[in-house]
Amino acid sequence: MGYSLCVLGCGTMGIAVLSGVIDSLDTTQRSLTSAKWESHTPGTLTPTGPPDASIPTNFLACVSREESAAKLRAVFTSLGPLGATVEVLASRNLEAVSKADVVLLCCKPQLAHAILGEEGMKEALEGKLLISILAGVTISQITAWVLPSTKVIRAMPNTPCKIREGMTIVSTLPLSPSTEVDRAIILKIFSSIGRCRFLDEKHFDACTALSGSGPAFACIFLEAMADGGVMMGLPRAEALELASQTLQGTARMVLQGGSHPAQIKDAVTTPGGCTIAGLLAMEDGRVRSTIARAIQVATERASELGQPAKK
Ligand SMILES: NC(=O)C1=CN([C@@H]2O[C@H](COP(=O)(O)OP(=O)(O)OC[C@H]3O[C@@H](n4cnc5c(N)ncnc54)[C@H](OP(=O)(O)O)[C@@H]3O)[C@@H](O)[C@H]2O)C=CC1
Ligand SMILES: O=C(O)[C@@H]1CCC=N1
Repeated sequence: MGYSLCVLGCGTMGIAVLSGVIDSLDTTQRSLTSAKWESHTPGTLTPTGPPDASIPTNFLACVSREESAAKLRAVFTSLGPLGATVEVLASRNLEAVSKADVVLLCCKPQLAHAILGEEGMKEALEGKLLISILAGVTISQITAWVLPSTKVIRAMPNTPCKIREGMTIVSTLPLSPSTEVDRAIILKIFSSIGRCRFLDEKHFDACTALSGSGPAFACIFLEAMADGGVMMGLPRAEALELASQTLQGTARMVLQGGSHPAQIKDAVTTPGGCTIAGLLAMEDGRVRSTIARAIQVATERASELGQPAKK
């Protein structure tokens, strides 16, 4: 039998992670047809083959408002049979956490203290794995809000998790009797929705800025490239396609081909050609330091997010 996964605060990121996980399980289910999964009642899939304890089989999603819950039900139902099994609850955090084995904390950083401080929540979380994706809220802060038996881990995913192209950093796991089980659960969740890497918690603010906020920064570059194409007469849709596929292809050359970005740049740059003309224009605009400083400033801001607001 698998386990119950509860997303506490299921907004943009909760949806991205949960829909990616459900999509990955659905793919497994499709590829194994009825060997591993069997449909008992419409919309309910139950594992029947050899049990894998690291696979989530029940899903709970918590929000505060009924209006958000209704939208969420529509989102998950549209994902197909497994999506339809997500139990969406509004203002019933305690009930959901009590039913769960693993809790993914995805609320706003400023709300974590109040949500975890609800009467009975500490007990509901006793002995469970609590994975926080909150920017700027440290493990020691969260640990102080729960019982010692609750295992607190940090993860920093990003929105491409939704299409299983995410990048997630997970804080190095402390040694405990359940370390290997916890590692398997964490890897099953985040490796199924993209790349996953363990790093010391001291790097989390930088990771938050680089890969957590990164999709927003990448989109500025992407939009600007497309705008340039439109300026030169390309239709908007084609300009966007050219820019997106070019960025994706180049990133894949680095990730899969192992090329250094400078090598790829140099290979494109014909002496006296148009690429060097464009590159010099970018350097005139201090594009490298502007982008690097954006990561620096975002890192500094991330470190403030878990702190109480200044009066
Ligand atoms: N957005 C991103 O790309 C990334 C975000 N993060 C982190 O993820 C977290 C969430 O960000 P994001 O998804 O953008 O935020 P959203 O505002 O989209 O989602 C927050 C969710 O929390 C719910 N919520 C609010 N109050 C409660 C409550 N009392 N109990 C239960 N649920 C509640 C909201 O529901 P309702 O609508 O009903 O109020 C909403 O669904 C943040 O901590 C952020 O730092 C990390 C990596 C990337
Ligand atoms: O902007 C934010 O604070 C969150 C954290 C990383 C991405 N979004």
